[in-house]
Amino acid sequence: MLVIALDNVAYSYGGGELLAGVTLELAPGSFHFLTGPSGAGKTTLLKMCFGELVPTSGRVELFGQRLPGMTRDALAGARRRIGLVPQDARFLDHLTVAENISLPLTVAGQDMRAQKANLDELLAWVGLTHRAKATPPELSGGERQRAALARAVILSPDVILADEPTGNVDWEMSQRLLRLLVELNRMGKSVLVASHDLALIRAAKTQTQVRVLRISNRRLQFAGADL
Ligand SMILES: Nc1ncnc2c1ncn2[C@@H]1O[C@H](COP(=O)(O)OP(=O)(O)OP(=O)(O)O)[C@@H](O)[C@H]1O
Repeated sequence: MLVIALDNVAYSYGGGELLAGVTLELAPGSFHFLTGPSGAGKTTLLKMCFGELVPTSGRVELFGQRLPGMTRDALAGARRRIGLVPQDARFLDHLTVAENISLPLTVAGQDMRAQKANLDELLAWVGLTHRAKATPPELSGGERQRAALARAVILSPDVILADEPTGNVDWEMSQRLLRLLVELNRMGKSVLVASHDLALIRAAKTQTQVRVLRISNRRLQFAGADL
């Protein structure tokens, strides 16, 4: 079964059509990059994959369930299986980094002891153990991105949708983030990364099997092997 499927989807914010005839099939364990010029609709497409935006026409299925038509509970359940790393991740500045990352666990009702075990492991994995008690405004750009990734995966989702996860960080940090995404993919998770960083995509290709999609003239197509 596909984890996320878009079939002949179009999207318009009210002006002209932004996306048209978009078909996307994310299989379990797949790794896709989504590229295209600024304003092409990458964020919009990711939001449709998260069920946050409903297409103007066409069909979206999350874990085999058609949207719209899903109950509010079913949509919430599907979203719990999707880890979203937004372009400009927001945090609650009055909470610590650790508290921000574990917030999804608190909301899901997990008790504190179980939370701590999960959290410690995750903080170490993203290299933020020493920043656990800092507040978000004290973090560097790369630390924020890693905190956002940690928060997105704390409920152990089946899919990771990451919107420009390496924007505003240096090459070394972007490589570190890429390694984390590749690791998640090796754990069997489907990964979809929107990025216009072609060097990053090339680096990813040397580490794992990735498919590169490009939005061009409103359409989604596979990018050529030259990329
Ligand atoms: N809520 C909105 N209302 C109206 N127009 C919007 C809205 N959100 C995005 N747009 C417009 O839709 C177009 C696509 O935006 P989107 O953020 O999906 O592109 P993108 O490919 O992710 O761009 P970037 O690479 O710059 O982040 C842009 O022209 C944007 O201004």
